Amino acid sequence: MSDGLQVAEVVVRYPGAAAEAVAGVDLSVPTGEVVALLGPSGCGKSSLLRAVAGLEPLSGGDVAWDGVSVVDVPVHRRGFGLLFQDGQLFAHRDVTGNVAYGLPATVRRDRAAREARVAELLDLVGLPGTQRRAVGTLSGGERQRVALARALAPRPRLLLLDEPLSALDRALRERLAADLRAVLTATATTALFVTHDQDEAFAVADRVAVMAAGRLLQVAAPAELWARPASRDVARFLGYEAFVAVPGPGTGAPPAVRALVSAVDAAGTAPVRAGGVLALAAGAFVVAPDVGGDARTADVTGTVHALRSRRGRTEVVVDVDGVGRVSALAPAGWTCPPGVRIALHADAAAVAGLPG
Ligand SMILES: Nc1ncnc2c1ncn2[C@@H]1O[C@H](COP(=O)(O)OP(=O)(O)OP(=O)(O)O)[C@@H](O)[C@H]1O
Repeated sequence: MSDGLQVAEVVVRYPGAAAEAVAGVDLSVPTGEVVALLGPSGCGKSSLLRAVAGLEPLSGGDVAWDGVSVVDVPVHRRGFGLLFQDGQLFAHRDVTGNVAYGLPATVRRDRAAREARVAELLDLVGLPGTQRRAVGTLSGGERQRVALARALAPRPRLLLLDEPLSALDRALRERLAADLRAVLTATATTALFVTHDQDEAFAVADRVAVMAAGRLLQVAAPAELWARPASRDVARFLGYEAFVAVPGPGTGAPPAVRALVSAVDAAGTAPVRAGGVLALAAGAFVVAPDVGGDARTADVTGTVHALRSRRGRTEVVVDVDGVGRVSALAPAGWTCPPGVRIALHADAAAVAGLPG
Protein backbone atom coordinates (compact mmCIF):
# COMPACT_ATOMS: atom_id res chain seq x y z
CA MET A 1 0.00 0.00 0.00
CA SER A 2 1.30 3.47 -0.84
CA ASP A 3 1.79 5.90 2.00
CA GLY A 4 0.91 9.60 2.07
CA LEU A 5 -1.28 11.36 -0.46
CA GLN A 6 -2.55 9.68 -3.61
CA VAL A 7 -4.42 11.72 -6.21
CA ALA A 8 -5.90 9.46 -8.90
CA GLU A 9 -7.48 10.66 -12.15
CA VAL A 10 -8.91 13.72 -10.40
CA VAL A 11 -11.27 15.90 -12.42
CA VAL A 12 -12.64 19.28 -11.28
CA ARG A 13 -15.34 20.80 -13.48
CA TYR A 14 -17.02 24.08 -12.54
CA PRO A 15 -20.70 24.47 -13.43
CA GLY A 16 -21.07 26.21 -16.78
CA ALA A 17 -17.31 26.17 -17.55
CA ALA A 18 -16.34 25.14 -21.09
CA ALA A 19 -13.24 23.17 -20.03
CA GLU A 20 -12.34 21.08 -17.01
CA ALA A 21 -10.19 23.06 -14.54
CA VAL A 22 -8.45 19.79 -13.57
CA ALA A 23 -8.60 17.23 -16.37
CA GLY A 24 -7.53 13.87 -14.90
CA VAL A 25 -4.49 14.28 -12.65
CA ASP A 26 -2.47 11.47 -11.02
CA LEU A 27 0.01 12.49 -8.34
CA SER A 28 1.37 10.99 -5.17
CA VAL A 29 3.13 12.71 -2.29
CA PRO A 30 4.79 10.14 0.01
CA THR A 31 5.04 11.09 3.69
CA GLY A 32 7.79 13.58 4.42
CA GLU A 33 7.97 14.85 0.85
CA VAL A 34 7.32 18.41 -0.34
CA VAL A 35 5.83 18.66 -3.84
CA ALA A 36 5.31 21.96 -5.67
CA LEU A 37 2.50 22.33 -8.19
CA LEU A 38 3.94 24.78 -10.69
CA GLY A 39 2.12 26.29 -13.65
CA PRO A 40 0.86 29.47 -15.28
CA SER A 41 -2.15 31.39 -14.00
CA GLY A 42 -5.41 29.56 -14.65
CA CYS A 43 -3.85 26.12 -15.25
CA GLY A 44 -5.83 24.56 -12.39
CA LYS A 45 -3.28 24.45 -9.55
CA SER A 46 -5.56 25.97 -6.92
CA SER A 47 -8.51 23.88 -8.08
CA LEU A 48 -6.44 20.70 -7.60
CA LEU A 49 -5.23 21.84 -4.17
CA ARG A 50 -8.77 22.73 -3.12
CA ALA A 51 -10.02 19.36 -4.35
CA VAL A 52 -7.37 17.63 -2.19
CA ALA A 53 -8.43 19.77 0.79
CA GLY A 54 -12.08 18.88 0.22
CA LEU A 55 -13.05 22.48 -0.53
CA GLU A 56 -14.00 21.62 -4.11
CA PRO A 57 -16.09 18.56 -5.01
CA LEU A 58 -14.52 16.03 -7.41
CA SER A 59 -16.20 15.50 -10.77
CA GLY A 60 -14.14 12.34 -11.14
CA GLY A 61 -11.28 10.36 -9.62
CA ASP A 62 -10.18 9.86 -6.03
CA VAL A 63 -8.12 11.47 -3.28
CA ALA A 64 -6.70 9.06 -0.69
CA TRP A 65 -4.40 9.12 2.31
CA ASP A 66 -2.38 5.98 3.09
CA GLY A 67 -4.52 4.14 0.57
CA VAL A 68 -7.86 5.12 2.15
CA SER A 69 -10.16 7.45 0.20
CA VAL A 70 -10.93 10.75 1.95
CA VAL A 71 -13.49 11.89 -0.62
CA ASP A 72 -16.35 11.48 1.85
CA VAL A 73 -14.40 12.93 4.79
CA PRO A 74 -15.28 16.60 5.53
CA VAL A 75 -12.51 19.24 5.22
CA HIS A 76 -11.86 19.61 8.97
CA ARG A 77 -11.64 15.85 9.53
CA ARG A 78 -9.01 15.12 6.88
CA GLY A 79 -6.09 16.10 9.12
CA PHE A 80 -4.84 18.43 6.37
CA GLY A 81 -3.60 21.95 7.18
CA LEU A 82 -4.16 24.92 4.90
CA LEU A 83 -2.13 28.06 4.30
CA PHE A 84 -3.23 30.71 1.81
CA GLN A 85 -1.64 33.77 0.22
CA ASP A 86 -2.99 36.23 2.78
CA GLY A 87 -2.57 34.06 5.89
CA GLN A 88 -6.06 34.95 7.10
CA LEU A 89 -5.01 35.70 10.69
CA PHE A 90 -7.57 36.74 13.30
CA ALA A 91 -7.03 40.50 13.59
CA HIS A 92 -8.53 40.70 17.08
CA ARG A 93 -6.16 38.08 18.60
CA ASP A 94 -2.49 38.48 19.40
CA VAL A 95 0.19 36.16 18.00
CA THR A 96 -0.33 33.57 20.74
CA GLY A 97 -4.11 33.66 20.20
CA ASN A 98 -3.58 32.95 16.50
CA VAL A 99 -1.00 30.19 16.86
CA ALA A 100 -2.81 28.53 19.81
CA TYR A 101 -6.01 28.45 17.74
CA GLY A 102 -4.45 25.66 15.69
CA LEU A 103 -3.54 23.53 18.72
CA PRO A 104 -5.52 20.46 19.73
CA ALA A 105 -8.09 21.31 22.46
CA THR A 106 -6.19 19.30 25.13
CA VAL A 107 -3.05 21.39 24.64
CA ARG A 108 -5.00 24.65 24.31
CA ARG A 109 -6.65 24.16 27.70
CA ASP A 110 -3.38 23.38 29.52
CA ARG A 111 -1.73 26.78 29.99
CA ALA A 112 1.86 25.55 30.45
CA ALA A 113 1.64 23.09 27.55
CA ARG A 114 0.05 25.76 25.33
CA GLU A 115 2.72 28.37 26.06
CA ALA A 116 5.52 25.86 25.55
CA ARG A 117 4.14 24.72 22.19
CA VAL A 118 3.47 28.31 21.00
CA ALA A 119 7.05 29.28 21.97
CA GLU A 120 8.41 26.23 20.14
CA LEU A 121 6.43 27.05 16.99
CA LEU A 122 7.44 30.72 17.05
CA ASP A 123 11.11 29.69 17.39
CA LEU A 124 10.64 27.37 14.46
CA VAL A 125 9.28 30.09 12.16
CA GLY A 126 11.89 32.64 13.28
CA LEU A 127 9.66 34.85 15.45
CA PRO A 128 10.77 34.11 19.03
CA GLY A 129 9.38 36.41 21.72
CA THR A 130 6.48 37.79 19.65
CA GLN A 131 3.73 36.06 21.69
CA ARG A 132 2.03 39.26 22.84
CA ARG A 133 2.30 41.24 19.59
CA ALA A 134 -0.98 42.36 18.00
CA VAL A 135 -1.08 40.89 14.49
CA GLY A 136 -1.90 44.33 13.06
CA THR A 137 1.61 45.48 14.03
CA LEU A 138 3.37 42.70 12.09
CA SER A 139 4.89 43.04 8.61
CA GLY A 140 3.48 40.96 5.73
CA GLY A 141 6.33 38.47 6.01
CA GLU A 142 5.90 38.16 9.80
CA ARG A 143 2.17 37.59 9.37
CA GLN A 144 2.83 34.71 6.96
CA ARG A 145 5.29 33.21 9.49
CA VAL A 146 2.56 33.35 12.16
CA ALA A 147 0.09 31.78 9.72
CA LEU A 148 2.63 29.01 9.06
CA ALA A 149 3.06 28.43 12.82
CA ARG A 150 -0.72 28.24 13.20
CA ALA A 151 -1.03 25.79 10.30
CA LEU A 152 1.72 23.56 11.75
CA ALA A 153 0.38 23.68 15.32
CA PRO A 154 -1.94 20.65 15.03
CA ARG A 155 0.85 18.66 13.27
CA PRO A 156 -1.21 18.14 10.10
CA ARG A 157 -0.47 14.93 8.23
CA LEU A 158 -0.47 17.02 5.05
CA LEU A 159 0.06 20.77 4.70
CA LEU A 160 -1.56 22.41 1.65
CA LEU A 161 -0.05 25.79 0.74
CA ASP A 162 -1.64 28.00 -1.93
CA GLU A 163 0.80 30.70 -3.12
CA PRO A 164 1.77 31.47 0.50
CA LEU A 165 4.52 33.90 -0.49
CA SER A 166 3.11 35.63 -3.54
CA ALA A 167 1.83 38.72 -1.70
CA LEU A 168 5.39 39.52 -0.55
CA ASP A 169 8.11 41.41 -2.41
CA ARG A 170 10.76 39.44 -4.27
CA ALA A 171 13.66 39.69 -1.80
CA LEU A 172 11.45 38.67 1.10
CA ARG A 173 9.92 35.88 -0.97
CA GLU A 174 13.35 34.40 -1.66
CA ARG A 175 14.30 34.49 2.02
CA LEU A 176 10.99 33.07 3.17
CA ALA A 177 11.10 30.31 0.53
CA ALA A 178 14.40 29.10 2.00
CA ASP A 179 13.01 29.39 5.55
CA LEU A 180 9.83 27.56 4.56
CA ARG A 181 11.87 24.69 3.14
CA ALA A 182 13.90 24.55 6.39
CA VAL A 183 10.75 24.51 8.55
CA LEU A 184 9.02 21.81 6.47
CA THR A 185 12.17 19.68 6.55
CA ALA A 186 12.76 20.17 10.29
CA THR A 187 9.20 19.12 11.06
CA ALA A 188 9.20 16.32 8.44
CA THR A 189 5.95 17.82 7.15
CA THR A 190 4.38 16.32 4.03
CA ALA A 191 3.32 19.23 1.85
CA LEU A 192 1.73 20.21 -1.45
CA PHE A 193 2.71 23.73 -2.42
CA VAL A 194 1.08 25.76 -5.22
CA THR A 195 3.13 28.42 -6.98
CA HIS A 196 3.49 30.07 -10.39
CA ASP A 197 7.11 31.02 -9.61
CA GLN A 198 9.77 28.60 -10.90
CA ASP A 199 12.48 29.80 -8.50
CA GLU A 200 10.15 29.36 -5.55
CA ALA A 201 9.15 25.84 -6.61
CA PHE A 202 12.81 24.88 -7.02
CA ALA A 203 13.75 26.42 -3.64
CA VAL A 204 10.99 24.74 -1.62
CA ALA A 205 10.18 21.37 -3.16
CA ASP A 206 11.71 17.89 -3.30
CA ARG A 207 9.78 17.34 -6.53
CA VAL A 208 8.07 19.77 -8.87
CA ALA A 209 4.87 18.91 -10.76
CA VAL A 210 4.49 21.13 -13.84
CA MET A 211 0.88 21.75 -14.78
CA ALA A 212 -0.76 23.29 -17.87
CA ALA A 213 -4.41 23.43 -18.94
CA GLY A 214 -5.61 21.11 -16.17
CA ARG A 215 -3.01 18.39 -16.75
CA LEU A 216 0.37 17.44 -15.30
CA LEU A 217 3.11 17.67 -17.91
CA GLN A 218 6.02 16.36 -15.81
CA VAL A 219 6.85 15.52 -12.21
CA ALA A 220 10.54 15.46 -11.25
CA ALA A 221 13.14 16.65 -8.76
CA PRO A 222 14.27 20.23 -9.50
CA ALA A 223 17.71 19.30 -10.90
CA GLU A 224 16.22 16.55 -13.07
CA LEU A 225 13.46 18.86 -14.34
CA TRP A 226 15.98 21.58 -15.20
CA ALA A 227 18.34 19.18 -16.99
CA ARG A 228 15.68 17.07 -18.74
CA PRO A 229 12.40 18.89 -19.38
CA ALA A 230 9.98 16.43 -20.99
CA SER A 231 8.83 18.82 -23.73
CA ARG A 232 9.26 22.27 -25.20
CA ASP A 233 6.20 23.44 -23.25
CA VAL A 234 7.81 22.44 -19.95
CA ALA A 235 11.14 23.93 -21.02
CA ARG A 236 9.54 27.22 -22.07
CA PHE A 237 7.68 27.45 -18.79
CA LEU A 238 10.92 26.87 -16.86
CA GLY A 239 12.49 29.79 -18.74
CA TYR A 240 14.30 28.14 -21.67
CA GLU A 241 14.18 30.68 -24.48
CA ALA A 242 15.61 29.03 -27.62
CA PHE A 243 15.78 25.55 -29.14
CA VAL A 244 18.33 24.03 -31.53
CA ALA A 245 18.36 20.62 -33.21
CA VAL A 246 21.33 18.36 -32.49
CA PRO A 247 22.94 17.59 -35.88
CA GLY A 248 23.47 14.01 -37.02
CA PRO A 249 27.01 12.62 -37.34
CA GLY A 250 28.80 13.96 -40.38
CA THR A 251 26.21 16.67 -41.01
CA GLY A 252 27.39 20.24 -40.95
CA ALA A 253 26.31 22.37 -38.03
CA PRO A 254 27.00 26.00 -37.20
CA PRO A 255 30.00 26.46 -34.86
CA ALA A 256 27.71 27.76 -32.09
CA VAL A 257 25.67 24.53 -32.15
CA ARG A 258 28.85 22.42 -32.19
CA ALA A 259 30.14 24.41 -29.19
CA LEU A 260 26.90 23.77 -27.29
CA VAL A 261 26.94 20.04 -28.06
CA SER A 262 30.55 19.63 -26.97
CA ALA A 263 30.02 21.70 -23.78
CA VAL A 264 27.02 19.56 -22.79
CA ASP A 265 28.85 16.35 -23.76
CA ALA A 266 31.84 17.30 -21.64
CA ALA A 267 29.69 18.25 -18.64
CA GLY A 268 27.53 15.12 -19.01
CA THR A 269 24.54 17.12 -17.72
CA ALA A 270 22.03 16.24 -20.43
CA PRO A 271 21.58 13.61 -23.12
CA VAL A 272 22.81 14.79 -26.51
CA ARG A 273 21.67 12.61 -29.40
CA ALA A 274 21.34 13.28 -33.07
CA GLY A 275 17.75 14.23 -33.79
CA GLY A 276 17.31 15.51 -30.22
CA VAL A 277 16.89 19.14 -29.29
CA LEU A 278 18.88 21.40 -26.99
CA ALA A 279 16.95 23.99 -24.97
CA LEU A 280 18.87 27.14 -24.13
CA ALA A 281 18.25 29.30 -21.05
CA ALA A 282 19.74 32.72 -20.36
CA GLY A 283 23.45 32.11 -19.90
CA ALA A 284 23.80 29.25 -22.41
CA PHE A 285 26.30 31.64 -23.98
CA VAL A 286 28.72 33.75 -21.99
CA VAL A 287 30.53 36.79 -23.35
CA ALA A 288 34.20 35.95 -23.75
CA PRO A 289 36.11 39.15 -23.11
CA ASP A 290 39.36 37.14 -22.97
CA VAL A 291 39.15 36.88 -26.75
CA GLY A 292 39.34 40.65 -26.57
CA GLY A 293 35.98 41.00 -28.23
CA ASP A 294 37.77 40.05 -31.43
CA ALA A 295 34.99 38.09 -33.11
CA ARG A 296 37.28 37.31 -36.07
CA THR A 297 39.31 34.74 -34.07
CA ALA A 298 36.44 33.20 -32.08
CA ASP A 299 34.49 30.03 -32.82
CA VAL A 300 31.17 31.33 -31.57
CA THR A 301 30.09 34.79 -32.56
CA GLY A 302 27.05 36.99 -32.42
CA THR A 303 25.79 40.54 -32.87
CA VAL A 304 24.76 42.56 -29.83
CA HIS A 305 21.12 43.59 -29.93
CA ALA A 306 20.70 45.19 -26.48
CA LEU A 307 22.09 45.18 -22.95
CA ARG A 308 20.15 44.96 -19.70
CA SER A 309 21.18 44.83 -16.09
CA ARG A 310 19.54 42.16 -14.03
CA ARG A 311 20.31 41.87 -10.33
CA GLY A 312 23.92 42.98 -10.69
CA ARG A 313 24.55 40.87 -13.80
CA THR A 314 24.80 42.15 -17.31
CA GLU A 315 22.58 40.30 -19.76
CA VAL A 316 23.30 40.76 -23.42
CA VAL A 317 20.54 40.11 -25.89
CA VAL A 318 22.56 38.77 -28.77
CA ASP A 319 21.84 37.28 -32.21
CA VAL A 320 24.13 34.24 -32.17
CA ASP A 321 25.18 33.07 -35.64
CA GLY A 322 23.43 29.78 -36.42
CA VAL A 323 21.25 29.86 -33.28
CA GLY A 324 19.17 33.02 -33.12
CA ARG A 325 18.36 35.56 -30.42
CA VAL A 326 19.31 34.54 -26.86
CA SER A 327 20.31 36.18 -23.57
CA ALA A 328 24.04 35.81 -22.94
CA LEU A 329 25.70 36.68 -19.65
CA ALA A 330 28.57 39.13 -19.31
CA PRO A 331 30.75 40.22 -16.37
CA ALA A 332 29.19 42.97 -14.20
CA GLY A 333 29.91 46.36 -15.72
CA TRP A 334 30.72 44.99 -19.20
CA THR A 335 29.30 47.23 -21.86
CA CYS A 336 29.04 47.30 -25.63
CA PRO A 337 26.92 49.23 -28.14
CA PRO A 338 24.29 47.43 -30.24
CA GLY A 339 25.44 46.15 -33.62
CA VAL A 340 28.95 45.13 -32.48
CA ARG A 341 30.09 41.57 -33.18
CA ILE A 342 31.32 39.72 -30.10
CA ALA A 343 32.90 36.40 -29.15
CA LEU A 344 31.05 33.91 -26.92
CA HIS A 345 31.59 30.65 -24.99
CA ALA A 346 28.93 27.95 -24.48
CA ASP A 347 27.99 27.08 -20.87
CA ALA A 348 26.41 23.63 -20.33
CA ALA A 349 24.77 24.67 -17.04
CA ALA A 350 22.10 26.61 -18.94
CA VAL A 351 21.45 23.95 -21.60
CA ALA A 352 18.99 21.06 -21.38
CA GLY A 353 18.49 18.07 -23.66
CA LEU A 354 14.96 17.41 -24.91
CA PRO A 355 13.64 14.32 -26.62
CA GLY A 356 13.34 15.08 -30.37
N1 LIG B 1 -15.24 28.93 -8.65
C1 LIG B 1 -15.00 28.84 -9.97
N2 LIG B 1 -16.02 28.82 -10.86
C2 LIG B 1 -15.79 28.73 -12.20
N3 LIG B 1 -14.55 28.64 -12.73
C3 LIG B 1 -13.50 28.65 -11.89
C4 LIG B 1 -13.67 28.76 -10.48
N4 LIG B 1 -12.45 28.75 -9.90
C5 LIG B 1 -11.55 28.64 -10.91
N5 LIG B 1 -12.18 28.59 -12.09
C6 LIG B 1 -11.55 28.45 -13.42
O1 LIG B 1 -10.83 27.22 -13.43
C7 LIG B 1 -9.58 27.38 -14.10
C8 LIG B 1 -8.44 27.01 -13.15
O2 LIG B 1 -8.40 27.97 -12.10
P1 LIG B 1 -7.40 27.83 -10.86
O3 LIG B 1 -7.67 28.96 -9.92
O4 LIG B 1 -7.45 26.47 -10.35
O5 LIG B 1 -6.00 28.06 -11.59
P2 LIG B 1 -4.59 28.45 -10.99
O6 LIG B 1 -3.59 27.73 -11.79
O7 LIG B 1 -4.58 28.24 -9.52
O8 LIG B 1 -4.51 29.98 -11.33
P3 LIG B 1 -3.94 31.22 -10.44
O9 LIG B 1 -2.47 30.99 -10.31
O10 LIG B 1 -4.27 32.41 -11.30
O11 LIG B 1 -4.68 31.17 -9.14
C9 LIG B 1 -9.53 28.81 -14.59
O12 LIG B 1 -9.96 28.83 -15.90
C10 LIG B 1 -10.52 29.52 -13.68
O13 LIG B 1 -11.10 30.62 -14.35
